[in-house]
Amino acid sequence: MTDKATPAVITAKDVELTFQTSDGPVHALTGVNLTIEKGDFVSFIGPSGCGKTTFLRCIAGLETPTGGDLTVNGMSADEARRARAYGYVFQAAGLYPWRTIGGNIRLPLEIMGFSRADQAARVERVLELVDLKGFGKKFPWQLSGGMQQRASIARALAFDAEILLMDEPFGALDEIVRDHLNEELLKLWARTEKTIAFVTHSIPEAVYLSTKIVVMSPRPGRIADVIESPLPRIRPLDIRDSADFIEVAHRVRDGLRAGHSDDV
Ligand SMILES: Nc1ncnc2c1ncn2[C@@H]1O[C@H](COP(=O)(O)OP(=O)(O)OP(=O)(O)O)[C@@H](O)[C@H]1O
Repeated sequence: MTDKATPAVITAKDVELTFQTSDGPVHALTGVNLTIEKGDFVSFIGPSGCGKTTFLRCIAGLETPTGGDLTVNGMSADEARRARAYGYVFQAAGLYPWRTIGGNIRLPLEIMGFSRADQAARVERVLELVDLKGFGKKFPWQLSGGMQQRASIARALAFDAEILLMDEPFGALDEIVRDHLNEELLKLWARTEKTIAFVTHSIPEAVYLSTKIVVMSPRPGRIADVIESPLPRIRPLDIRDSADFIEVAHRVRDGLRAGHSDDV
Protein backbone atom coordinates (compact mmCIF):
# COMPACT_ATOMS: atom_id res chain seq x y z
CA MET A 1 0.00 0.00 0.00
CA THR A 2 1.11 3.53 -0.62
CA ASP A 3 0.13 6.61 1.33
CA LYS A 4 0.24 10.37 0.75
CA ALA A 5 3.78 10.65 2.12
CA THR A 6 5.11 8.26 -0.54
CA PRO A 7 2.86 8.51 -3.58
CA ALA A 8 3.15 5.88 -6.28
CA VAL A 9 5.02 7.28 -9.25
CA ILE A 10 4.82 4.14 -11.36
CA THR A 11 2.26 1.36 -10.99
CA ALA A 12 2.14 -1.76 -13.10
CA LYS A 13 -0.77 -4.17 -12.81
CA ASP A 14 -0.62 -7.43 -14.73
CA VAL A 15 1.42 -5.80 -17.48
CA GLU A 16 1.93 -7.99 -20.54
CA LEU A 17 3.83 -7.30 -23.71
CA THR A 18 3.92 -9.76 -26.57
CA PHE A 19 5.83 -8.83 -29.71
CA GLN A 20 4.49 -10.37 -32.90
CA THR A 21 7.47 -11.41 -34.98
CA SER A 22 7.89 -13.42 -38.17
CA ASP A 23 9.03 -16.33 -35.96
CA GLY A 24 5.83 -16.12 -33.90
CA PRO A 25 4.93 -14.26 -30.70
CA VAL A 26 7.69 -13.25 -28.23
CA HIS A 27 6.37 -12.91 -24.68
CA ALA A 28 8.69 -10.15 -23.52
CA LEU A 29 6.70 -9.40 -20.33
CA THR A 30 4.01 -11.29 -18.52
CA GLY A 31 2.12 -10.65 -15.27
CA VAL A 32 4.30 -7.72 -14.19
CA ASN A 33 2.98 -6.17 -10.96
CA LEU A 34 5.05 -3.46 -9.35
CA THR A 35 4.73 -0.17 -7.51
CA ILE A 36 7.53 2.37 -7.55
CA GLU A 37 7.13 5.15 -5.02
CA LYS A 38 8.43 8.70 -5.10
CA GLY A 39 12.11 8.76 -4.22
CA ASP A 40 12.62 5.01 -4.74
CA PHE A 41 15.76 3.74 -6.40
CA VAL A 42 14.64 0.58 -8.16
CA SER A 43 17.03 -1.73 -9.99
CA PHE A 44 15.98 -4.34 -12.53
CA ILE A 45 18.33 -7.29 -12.78
CA GLY A 46 18.07 -10.50 -14.74
CA PRO A 47 19.56 -12.45 -17.64
CA SER A 48 19.63 -11.17 -21.17
CA GLY A 49 16.20 -11.18 -22.77
CA CYS A 50 14.15 -11.15 -19.55
CA GLY A 51 12.47 -7.88 -20.52
CA LYS A 52 14.33 -5.26 -18.46
CA THR A 53 14.76 -2.80 -21.31
CA THR A 54 11.27 -3.55 -22.59
CA PHE A 55 9.78 -2.68 -19.21
CA LEU A 56 11.80 0.54 -19.00
CA ARG A 57 10.61 1.42 -22.51
CA CYS A 58 7.01 0.77 -21.43
CA ILE A 59 7.45 3.20 -18.52
CA ALA A 60 8.90 5.68 -21.01
CA GLY A 61 5.88 5.29 -23.30
CA LEU A 62 8.16 4.00 -26.08
CA GLU A 63 6.48 0.57 -26.10
CA THR A 64 2.82 -0.09 -25.42
CA PRO A 65 1.88 -3.06 -23.24
CA THR A 66 -0.48 -5.51 -24.91
CA GLY A 67 -2.24 -6.12 -21.59
CA GLY A 68 -2.66 -4.82 -18.04
CA ASP A 69 -2.40 -1.28 -16.68
CA LEU A 70 0.61 0.97 -16.39
CA THR A 71 0.51 4.46 -14.92
CA VAL A 72 3.29 7.01 -14.62
CA ASN A 73 2.65 10.02 -12.39
CA GLY A 74 -1.02 9.01 -12.36
CA MET A 75 -1.36 9.16 -16.18
CA SER A 76 -0.78 6.76 -19.02
CA ALA A 77 2.87 6.28 -19.95
CA ASP A 78 2.21 7.99 -23.27
CA GLU A 79 0.74 11.06 -21.54
CA ALA A 80 3.66 11.08 -19.09
CA ARG A 81 6.11 10.97 -22.01
CA ARG A 82 4.41 13.97 -23.60
CA ALA A 83 4.51 15.75 -20.22
CA ARG A 84 8.28 15.03 -20.16
CA ALA A 85 8.02 13.09 -16.92
CA TYR A 86 11.40 11.42 -17.25
CA GLY A 87 14.99 11.75 -18.36
CA TYR A 88 16.49 8.67 -20.07
CA VAL A 89 20.12 7.60 -19.79
CA PHE A 90 21.39 4.86 -22.13
CA GLN A 91 24.33 2.49 -21.95
CA ALA A 92 26.29 4.58 -24.43
CA ALA A 93 26.52 8.24 -23.47
CA GLY A 94 25.18 9.19 -26.92
CA LEU A 95 26.64 12.69 -26.98
CA TYR A 96 26.83 14.52 -30.32
CA PRO A 97 30.55 14.84 -31.11
CA TRP A 98 30.13 18.18 -32.90
CA ARG A 99 28.48 19.81 -29.89
CA THR A 100 30.26 20.82 -26.71
CA ILE A 101 29.24 19.17 -23.44
CA GLY A 102 27.18 22.27 -22.62
CA GLY A 103 25.69 22.17 -26.13
CA ASN A 104 24.70 18.53 -25.69
CA ILE A 105 23.04 19.21 -22.34
CA ARG A 106 21.28 22.25 -23.82
CA LEU A 107 19.83 20.34 -26.78
CA PRO A 108 16.63 19.03 -25.11
CA LEU A 109 16.15 22.46 -23.52
CA GLU A 110 16.35 24.11 -26.96
CA ILE A 111 13.83 21.63 -28.33
CA MET A 112 11.51 22.29 -25.39
CA GLY A 113 11.75 26.04 -25.92
CA PHE A 114 13.41 27.16 -22.69
CA SER A 115 14.68 30.76 -22.82
CA ARG A 116 18.38 31.24 -23.54
CA ALA A 117 19.03 32.53 -20.02
CA ASP A 118 17.19 29.58 -18.49
CA GLN A 119 19.12 27.16 -20.71
CA ALA A 120 22.45 28.61 -19.57
CA ALA A 121 21.47 28.55 -15.89
CA ARG A 122 20.25 24.97 -16.12
CA VAL A 123 23.37 23.76 -17.92
CA GLU A 124 25.55 25.30 -15.19
CA ARG A 125 23.42 23.80 -12.43
CA VAL A 126 23.44 20.23 -13.78
CA LEU A 127 27.14 20.36 -14.67
CA GLU A 128 27.75 21.16 -11.02
CA LEU A 129 25.40 18.37 -9.90
CA VAL A 130 27.41 15.74 -11.79
CA ASP A 131 30.73 17.26 -10.79
CA LEU A 132 31.63 18.55 -14.26
CA LYS A 133 31.75 22.25 -13.45
CA GLY A 134 34.06 23.98 -15.92
CA PHE A 135 33.73 21.26 -18.62
CA GLY A 136 30.81 22.81 -20.49
CA LYS A 137 33.01 24.12 -23.33
CA LYS A 138 34.86 20.83 -23.89
CA PHE A 139 33.89 18.39 -26.61
CA PRO A 140 32.86 14.82 -25.74
CA TRP A 141 36.11 13.31 -27.08
CA GLN A 142 38.07 15.45 -24.60
CA LEU A 143 36.39 13.65 -21.68
CA SER A 144 36.91 10.14 -20.28
CA GLY A 145 34.16 7.51 -20.67
CA GLY A 146 33.01 8.05 -17.09
CA MET A 147 32.86 11.82 -17.56
CA GLN A 148 30.88 11.39 -20.78
CA GLN A 149 28.40 9.21 -18.95
CA ARG A 150 28.10 11.88 -16.24
CA ALA A 151 27.41 14.43 -18.98
CA SER A 152 24.63 12.24 -20.33
CA ILE A 153 23.15 12.04 -16.82
CA ALA A 154 23.35 15.84 -16.64
CA ARG A 155 21.46 16.07 -19.94
CA ALA A 156 18.73 13.81 -18.55
CA LEU A 157 18.50 15.99 -15.42
CA ALA A 158 18.48 19.36 -17.18
CA PHE A 159 14.73 19.71 -17.61
CA ASP A 160 13.94 18.66 -14.04
CA ALA A 161 11.97 15.50 -14.75
CA GLU A 162 11.11 13.75 -11.53
CA ILE A 163 11.89 10.31 -12.92
CA LEU A 164 15.24 9.12 -14.19
CA LEU A 165 15.25 5.97 -16.34
CA MET A 166 18.73 4.47 -16.66
CA ASP A 167 19.45 1.47 -18.90
CA GLU A 168 22.80 -0.03 -17.91
CA PRO A 169 24.43 3.39 -17.84
CA PHE A 170 27.73 2.13 -16.42
CA GLY A 171 27.87 -1.27 -18.13
CA ALA A 172 30.69 -0.29 -20.48
CA LEU A 173 32.95 1.23 -17.82
CA ASP A 174 35.73 -0.42 -15.85
CA GLU A 175 35.07 -1.41 -12.26
CA ILE A 176 36.92 1.42 -10.52
CA VAL A 177 35.17 4.09 -12.58
CA ARG A 178 31.88 2.28 -12.09
CA ASP A 179 32.35 2.20 -8.29
CA HIS A 180 33.03 5.91 -8.30
CA LEU A 181 30.01 6.69 -10.47
CA ASN A 182 27.80 4.46 -8.31
CA GLU A 183 28.86 6.50 -5.27
CA GLU A 184 28.27 9.76 -7.14
CA LEU A 185 24.88 8.61 -8.39
CA LEU A 186 23.73 7.85 -4.85
CA LYS A 187 24.78 11.33 -3.72
CA LEU A 188 22.98 12.87 -6.68
CA TRP A 189 19.87 10.84 -5.91
CA ALA A 190 19.96 12.03 -2.28
CA ARG A 191 20.38 15.66 -3.37
CA THR A 192 17.72 15.66 -6.08
CA GLU A 193 15.19 13.21 -4.57
CA LYS A 194 14.52 11.78 -8.02
CA THR A 195 12.76 8.47 -8.53
CA ILE A 196 15.17 6.21 -10.38
CA ALA A 197 14.55 3.03 -12.38
CA PHE A 198 17.89 1.44 -13.23
CA VAL A 199 18.73 -1.62 -15.35
CA THR A 200 21.88 -3.58 -14.54
CA HIS A 201 23.50 -7.00 -14.93
CA SER A 202 25.62 -6.50 -11.82
CA ILE A 203 24.46 -7.91 -8.47
CA PRO A 204 26.78 -5.65 -6.38
CA GLU A 205 25.66 -2.58 -8.34
CA ALA A 206 21.98 -3.42 -7.84
CA VAL A 207 22.41 -4.07 -4.12
CA TYR A 208 24.60 -1.03 -3.52
CA LEU A 209 22.29 1.42 -5.29
CA SER A 210 18.76 0.30 -4.68
CA THR A 211 15.97 0.71 -2.20
CA LYS A 212 14.16 -2.02 -4.13
CA ILE A 213 15.59 -4.74 -6.35
CA VAL A 214 13.42 -6.37 -8.98
CA VAL A 215 14.80 -9.75 -10.03
CA MET A 216 13.49 -10.81 -13.43
CA SER A 217 13.55 -14.11 -15.28
CA PRO A 218 13.10 -14.89 -18.96
CA ARG A 219 10.82 -16.90 -21.26
CA PRO A 220 8.43 -15.31 -20.63
CA GLY A 221 9.91 -12.17 -19.04
CA ARG A 222 8.48 -11.83 -15.54
CA ILE A 223 9.30 -10.71 -12.01
CA ALA A 224 10.87 -13.50 -9.95
CA ASP A 225 11.41 -11.54 -6.72
CA VAL A 226 11.13 -7.99 -5.37
CA ILE A 227 13.54 -7.25 -2.54
CA GLU A 228 13.10 -4.23 -0.27
CA SER A 229 16.60 -3.28 0.79
CA PRO A 230 17.30 -3.10 4.52
CA LEU A 231 20.38 -0.91 3.90
CA PRO A 232 20.36 2.73 5.04
CA ARG A 233 19.99 5.37 2.31
CA ILE A 234 23.43 6.80 2.98
CA ARG A 235 25.89 4.15 1.84
CA PRO A 236 29.66 4.34 1.84
CA LEU A 237 31.25 1.88 -0.63
CA ASP A 238 32.49 -0.35 2.20
CA ILE A 239 28.87 -1.15 3.09
CA ARG A 240 29.43 -3.89 0.51
CA ASP A 241 31.35 -5.83 3.18
CA SER A 242 28.46 -5.71 5.65
CA ALA A 243 26.38 -8.76 6.58
CA ASP A 244 23.15 -7.07 5.41
CA PHE A 245 24.65 -6.34 1.98
CA ILE A 246 25.90 -9.89 1.56
CA GLU A 247 22.54 -11.29 2.60
CA VAL A 248 20.67 -9.20 0.04
CA ALA A 249 23.21 -10.16 -2.65
CA HIS A 250 22.59 -13.84 -1.83
CA ARG A 251 18.86 -13.37 -2.18
CA VAL A 252 19.31 -11.70 -5.57
CA ARG A 253 21.53 -14.57 -6.68
CA ASP A 254 18.99 -17.13 -5.46
CA GLY A 255 16.25 -15.30 -7.39
CA LEU A 256 18.36 -15.35 -10.54
CA ARG A 257 19.10 -19.06 -10.11
CA ALA A 258 15.44 -19.88 -9.54
CA GLY A 259 14.70 -18.19 -12.88
CA HIS A 260 17.22 -20.47 -14.69
CA SER A 261 19.90 -17.87 -14.79
CA ASP A 262 22.72 -19.98 -16.23
CA ASP A 263 22.88 -17.48 -19.11
CA VAL A 264 23.38 -14.33 -16.94
N1 LIG B 1 10.97 -4.66 -30.94
C1 LIG B 1 11.02 -5.97 -30.66
N2 LIG B 1 10.49 -6.88 -31.50
C2 LIG B 1 10.53 -8.20 -31.20
N3 LIG B 1 11.07 -8.73 -30.09
C3 LIG B 1 11.61 -7.86 -29.21
C4 LIG B 1 11.63 -6.42 -29.45
N4 LIG B 1 12.24 -5.82 -28.40
C5 LIG B 1 12.61 -6.81 -27.56
N5 LIG B 1 12.22 -8.02 -28.04
C6 LIG B 1 12.42 -9.33 -27.37
O1 LIG B 1 11.83 -9.23 -26.08
C7 LIG B 1 12.61 -9.93 -25.14
C8 LIG B 1 13.04 -8.98 -24.03
O2 LIG B 1 14.03 -8.09 -24.54
P1 LIG B 1 14.73 -6.95 -23.67
O3 LIG B 1 15.65 -6.20 -24.57
O4 LIG B 1 13.71 -6.20 -22.94
O5 LIG B 1 15.56 -7.82 -22.63
P2 LIG B 1 16.67 -7.34 -21.58
O6 LIG B 1 16.35 -8.06 -20.32
O7 LIG B 1 16.72 -5.86 -21.53
O8 LIG B 1 17.99 -7.94 -22.23
P3 LIG B 1 19.51 -7.38 -22.19
O9 LIG B 1 19.97 -7.59 -20.79
O10 LIG B 1 20.22 -8.26 -23.18
O11 LIG B 1 19.47 -5.93 -22.61
C9 LIG B 1 13.76 -10.55 -25.89
O12 LIG B 1 13.41 -11.89 -26.23
C10 LIG B 1 13.86 -9.68 -27.13
O13 LIG B 1 14.40 -10.40 -28.20
